[in-house]
Amino acid sequence: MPKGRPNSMNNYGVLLNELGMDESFITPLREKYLRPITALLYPDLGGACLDSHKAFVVKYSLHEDLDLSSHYDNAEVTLNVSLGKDFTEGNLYFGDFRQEVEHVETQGLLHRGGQIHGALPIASGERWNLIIWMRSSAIRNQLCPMCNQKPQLVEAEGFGDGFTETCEEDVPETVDLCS
Ligand SMILES: O=C(O)CCC(=O)C(=O)O
Ligand SMILES: [Fe+2]
Repeated sequence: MPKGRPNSMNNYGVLLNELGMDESFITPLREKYLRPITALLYPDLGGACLDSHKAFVVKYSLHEDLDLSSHYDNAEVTLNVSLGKDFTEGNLYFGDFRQEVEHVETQGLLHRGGQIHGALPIASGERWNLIIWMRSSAIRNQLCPMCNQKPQLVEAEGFGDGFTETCEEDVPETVDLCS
C-alpha cells in the first residue's frame, strides 16, 4: 500500500486519511467538538470556520526519529494529543526561548500553527502523538501561510492544502474573553 509521510521532517508517521479515518473520526471531531473552542480562542485565525484538516500520528523511538526540529505548521490551528506510550524526556517546546511544555498522556494541546515549536529528543521508550493541522480557507485564500503570497488555486485531492472551500459564516469579530 502506498504510504505518504505526515510532514517532511517525520519519517515514522501515518496519515489518517490513508486509513479512511477522516469522515468517520477527524471531520466530526473538528466540526462538533474542536470548532466551538477554536472559535473562542482563535477568532483572528478563522477559528469559527476551520473547514479542513490534515491529520496524522507521529512516532518517535530510540532507533527511529528521536525529536522534531523547530518549525511552524501548515495550519491555522493545531491540536496535538499525547497518545503515550511510555517514554522519558521528549517535551514539546514553543517560541525562540524554547518554553517547554510537559505533555501528559491522553491530553490535547491547541496552539497556533504559526507559532514556532518542536519536540525535544526522547531518552527512552516510544512517543506517539495525534496531530491535527486545522485550516481555514477563509483565512488562507487571502494569503498562503507558508509563503505569504496570494495563492494560485489548483484542483487537489481530498482537502488538499485547505485553500478552496468558502466559509458559510463570516470570520467572527475578536472576542474579549476577560470581560
Ligand atoms: O511531536 C510533537 O509533539 C510535535 C509534532 C509537530 O509539531 C508536527 O507534526 O507538526
Ligand atoms: Fe508542528
